[in-house]
Amino acid sequence: MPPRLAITSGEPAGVGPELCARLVERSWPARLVVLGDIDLIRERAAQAGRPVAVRPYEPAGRAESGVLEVLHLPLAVPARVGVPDPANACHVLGLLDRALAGCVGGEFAGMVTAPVHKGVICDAGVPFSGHTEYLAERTGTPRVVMMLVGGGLRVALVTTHLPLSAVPAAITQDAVERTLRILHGDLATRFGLAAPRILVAGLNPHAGEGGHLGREEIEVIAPVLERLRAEGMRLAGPLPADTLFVPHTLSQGDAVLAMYHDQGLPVLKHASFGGGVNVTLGLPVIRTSVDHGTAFDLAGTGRADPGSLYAAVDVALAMIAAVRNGAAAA
Ligand SMILES: NC(=O)C1=CN([C@@H]2O[C@H](COP(=O)(O)OP(=O)(O)OC[C@H]3O[C@@H](n4cnc5c(N)ncnc54)[C@H](O)[C@@H]3O)[C@@H](O)[C@H]2O)C=CC1
Ligand SMILES: NCC(=O)COP(=O)(O)O
Repeated sequence: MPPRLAITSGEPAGVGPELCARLVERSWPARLVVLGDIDLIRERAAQAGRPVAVRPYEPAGRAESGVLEVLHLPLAVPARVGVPDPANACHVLGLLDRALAGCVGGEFAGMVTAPVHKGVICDAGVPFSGHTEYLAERTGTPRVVMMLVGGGLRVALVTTHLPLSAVPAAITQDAVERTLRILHGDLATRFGLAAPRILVAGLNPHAGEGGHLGREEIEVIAPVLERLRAEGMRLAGPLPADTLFVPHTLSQGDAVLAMYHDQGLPVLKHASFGGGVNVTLGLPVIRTSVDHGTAFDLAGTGRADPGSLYAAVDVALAMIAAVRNGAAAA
């Protein structure tokens, strides 16, 4: 039975709806169900110069080649291209809630998210720092891990959407250890890597230069690595972040663990923009996402690249297959 995936169309003023419409341009070994306003998706596809046949999702129905299945969740107010409206924040969050409920209930094998605008949701009075944190909270998951995949790299983060000034205090032994356990576990169960090798970055320049440029490596990161190595995990580090990303070092790991957002993601996006994928590890459901934002400057023009959305679907399907293979082997 091909898996059924929920694809949330994201911020209605952005590029998400038209990129979702472009999923019909490829054939997939899966049934893809786009969650969004069916009229908006039809209109945006036409406006972007790629009109598409759309039909309402019927759970008992079957996928039809060249026809987009849309689980219709209406906008709260009409959406203007490139101009976000906080009044539609409840629509955007409703897409996530419906997809998540479908994943938890078994209707969907996983969810793929098109971009949302964090600021507009906050403007609506809902504190929101990202899908990652939102889905963790909605599923009661105390810790999840953001990992980006692309350009031949996998880069996971100990901290995500924090001001830089708050990062050092968030790099605790508990945070590093729990992140590594989730990363190691999900690389094994959801990426089919039985004994993953993880390259762990330091926090400070030159990984602290022996304590002369900061002590987090000595006092926080290294003791955790020692403990987990004793359990059999294959961990290298703490490594200076500037030289960690040279090809020779990268070739010795299956994934990198960076301490904060802008330590790891600029490298990955440079290597993969347009084809990168954001994965949330540690959730009870499979969730992948595009690596780009709402791109208001491109919305409605037809110039937005669907490559990252396609890659997000591919990665979700590979994760589903790895889980099924693991379950079959057990
Ligand atoms: N998965 C998600 O929901 C994500 C959401 N965001 C949110 O998006 C909003 C806007 O963020 P920005 O920093 O402006 O980043 P952005 O990714 O929206 O735009 C940055 C640049 O990349 C271009 N771009 C983005 N997507 C593209 C595509 N598919 N094809 C071709 N070019 C593309 C844009 O035109 C712009 O020049 C913010 O609220 C941010 O938090 C950002 C990243 C991921
Ligand atoms: N930098 C990644 C990003 O902003 C997307 O975060 P999320 O919405 O997937 O949590």
